[in-house]
Amino acid sequence: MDVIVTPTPTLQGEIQALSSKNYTTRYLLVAALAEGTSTIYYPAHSEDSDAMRRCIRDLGAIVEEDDEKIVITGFGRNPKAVDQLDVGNAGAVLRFLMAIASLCPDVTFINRYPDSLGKRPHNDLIDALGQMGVKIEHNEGKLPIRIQGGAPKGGKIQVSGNVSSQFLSALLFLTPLLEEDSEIEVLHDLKSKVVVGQTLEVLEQAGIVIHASEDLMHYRVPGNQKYAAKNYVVQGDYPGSAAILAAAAVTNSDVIVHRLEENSKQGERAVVDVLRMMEVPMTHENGIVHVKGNGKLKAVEFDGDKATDAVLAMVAAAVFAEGTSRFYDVENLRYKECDRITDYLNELRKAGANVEERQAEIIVHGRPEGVEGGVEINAHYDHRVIMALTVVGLRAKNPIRIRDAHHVAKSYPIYFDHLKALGANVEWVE
Ligand SMILES: O=C(O)C1=C[C@@H](OP(=O)(O)O)[C@@H](O)[C@H](O)C1
Ligand SMILES: C=C(OP(=O)(O)O)C(=O)O
Repeated sequence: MDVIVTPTPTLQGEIQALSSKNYTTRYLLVAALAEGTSTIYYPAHSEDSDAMRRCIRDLGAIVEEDDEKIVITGFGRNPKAVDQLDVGNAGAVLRFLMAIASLCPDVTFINRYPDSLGKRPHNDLIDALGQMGVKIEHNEGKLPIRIQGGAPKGGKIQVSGNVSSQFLSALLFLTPLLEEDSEIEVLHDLKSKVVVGQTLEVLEQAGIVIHASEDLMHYRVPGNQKYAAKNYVVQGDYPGSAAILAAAAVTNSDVIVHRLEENSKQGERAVVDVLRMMEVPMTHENGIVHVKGNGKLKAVEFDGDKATDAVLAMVAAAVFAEGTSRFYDVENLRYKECDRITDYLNELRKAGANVEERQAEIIVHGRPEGVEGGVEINAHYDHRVIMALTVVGLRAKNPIRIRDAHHVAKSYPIYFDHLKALGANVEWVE
C-alpha cells in the first residue's frame, strides 16, 4: 500500500502518544523470564511488539490480553525447545532473543526480510555468545542464524558496542539467569548509550541486580537470579511522536500530544529540546507537549547518537530551517532497517531537499521556501523513513507518493490516522 501526502499548511488538534515500543518489548521479555504472572498495562501494538509477543509465546509463555493490558505467565529460565523463531523485521527483538535462545538446545531465526533485517550485522553478539560456549551457525554474521545453546557460561564476556547497544542489552537480559556470575566489558565505543539506561531501568523493576560502572562500559552481574513477576505500565513513545512534533513544527499548527513524560529515560525526548533550539514555539508540562508552529525554524547542530530514533524526524524539520544544520555521531544509522544516511538522503533529495552526507554525519542546507515534491519515494522497508518523508511532503509544493508505506506499522500503525485527525491530507492508495 502507498500513501499520497498532499501539502497541508495547517495542523490542529490533540492526540495521545502511542505506547513506547522499546519499553513494551522489554516488559514482554522480563515478564516471560519471570516464573509467575506479570501484567503489562497499555502495551504498544505494532509489528515489532507483536513479534516479541509471538516469540515469547512460542518459547512457552502464556499470554492473555484485552484492550488495555497483557497478562503473561513466564517460563523463567526454562524456555520451550522450539525449532524456529520469526522476529519479523524487529532488530531489538532478534538480538534480545538470540541471547535468550542460548538457553534452548537448537533454534533457528528465519530470514523473512532479506532486504532489511536480513542485511543487518549481528557479529558482535555472535562473538560474545561464542565466548559463553554457545555454538552459532550464521550467514557471515547475518540471518538466518542457528543457535545451539543449552548451558551458556558466565565469567568474563567482552562485547563491542560500536554498532549497536542492543548486543549489550541482550547480554544484560541473559546473564542474571546463569549459574555463574558474569563480568561484561564493552569494547570500543557504546552507541545509543541512553537506550541501555532503559534496559537497566526495566531490569531493576523486574527485581534484577546489576552493578554498572558510571560510564556504562563495565558490568558485574550476579548469577542465579530470578526475574520477579510484576505489574508494568508502558509510557508514551518519543521516537514515533518525534515525527508528529516535527510535522507540527514545519506547519502552522496548534498541536497537543499527551503522554510524553518530561523525565523519561528515552533519549528521543531530546526532540523537544532540539525543536526549541530551532525556535519552534512550544511548551512541555505535565506530560503534554504543545506545539504552536509558525513554519519558521532555525538551523541546529546536534549529537544524533543521544536520540537515535528521532534523528530522521529532526532532519525532516531541518529541511525547512533557515541555515545549515548538522547532525553528527550518527554512523550507526547505517545499520538500521535501511542505511538511514545514504538511502534516506537519496529520498530527501528526490523530494527537493539540499542535503549532504559524511560517514557519520547528515548536513542539511535548509530551504525555508519549501521543496518541489511531486515525486515517488521508496520507503526502503523503513518506518522512520516513511514518517520523516511524510513530514517533508506536508510542506512540499506538490504531493509526494510514498511507496509501501504500510511498513510504518513496524512501530506506528496508526501514524497516518493520527496525522489525519490533526487535519493532514494523507490518503492510502493501492
Ligand atoms: O534497544 C532497543 O530497544 C533499541 C536500540 C536502538 O538501536 P541501536 O542500539 O542499534 O542504535 C534503537 O535504534 C532501536 O530502535 C531500539
Ligand atoms: C531501529 C529500530 O528498531 P530495531 O533496531 O529494533 O529494528 C527503530 O525502531 O527505529
